[in-house]
Amino acid sequence: MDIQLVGVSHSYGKTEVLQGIDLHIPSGKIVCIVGPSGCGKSTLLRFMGGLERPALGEVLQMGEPPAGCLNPLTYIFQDFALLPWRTVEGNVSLVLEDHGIKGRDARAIIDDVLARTKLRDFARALPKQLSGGMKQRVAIARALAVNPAVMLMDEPLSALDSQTRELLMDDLISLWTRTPFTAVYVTHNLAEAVRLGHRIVVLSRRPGRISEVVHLDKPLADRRHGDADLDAHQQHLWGLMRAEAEAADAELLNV
Ligand SMILES: Nc1ncnc2c1ncn2[C@@H]1O[C@H](COP(=O)(O)OP(=O)(O)OP(=O)(O)O)[C@@H](O)[C@H]1O
Repeated sequence: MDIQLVGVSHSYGKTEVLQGIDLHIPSGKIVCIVGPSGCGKSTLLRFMGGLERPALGEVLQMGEPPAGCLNPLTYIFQDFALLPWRTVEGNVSLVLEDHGIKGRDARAIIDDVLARTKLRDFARALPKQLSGGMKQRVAIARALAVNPAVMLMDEPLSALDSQTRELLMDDLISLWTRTPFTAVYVTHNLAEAVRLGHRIVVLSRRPGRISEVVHLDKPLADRRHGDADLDAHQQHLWGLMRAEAEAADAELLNV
């Protein structure tokens, strides 16, 4: 299933947040959204997930969700959003219980997603026993359990230290390489965007408009930390964002 945004604009009261966004999220690709603080990245994600509707324009879902999809649009947040009193498998099974899936059917899905996220040995652990990186892997396992059409990821690695971020990026790349998924991935971190994005959408400062969409053809599995071509893309993105970020900071001083 693809998502298409057509002429999306939005204001909160007098604050104009997004302006004239036309954007295609193709099935099987990871689309990163970058831009200065407050430019409307999370708002755009909420529109795609149907949590809010834009004042102007349309968010279209095109095509069918994959077979066995329980929840077409599934979020992954920075703060993991796990239930602390439920084990790893208990957190994953919750989303299946919501859809009436129990017993052997639930077991098969839980085993599959815990194996894919390398959590099989931690199935009975509670969130408080896990590192931040493992907690986010549980959140990813929980998202995969509903076989979503599109994963909506809002700064999923921002709460983690830099080594853990690297490891989780490798995990996301190997997950995608084995079974391509569709994701919209909001991040402040340009290094993450060039490692994970097939397309990188650069938003201007508020009201967010699309300044450029960068296409990266290099296969995800061939991308490594420190690759010269990725560094060049990162420099290009920073060039686009720098003036906008400085202007956004200056505007904050005047609020
Ligand atoms: N529900 C709301 N009511 C009023 N204003 C809002 C609401 N949600 C967001 N905003 C404002 O809209 C603007 C865009 O917010 P949003 O969170 O989408 O930006 P962002 O690019 O994700 O920011 P950041 O990078 O800092 O996370 C901000 O000025 C924010 O204060």
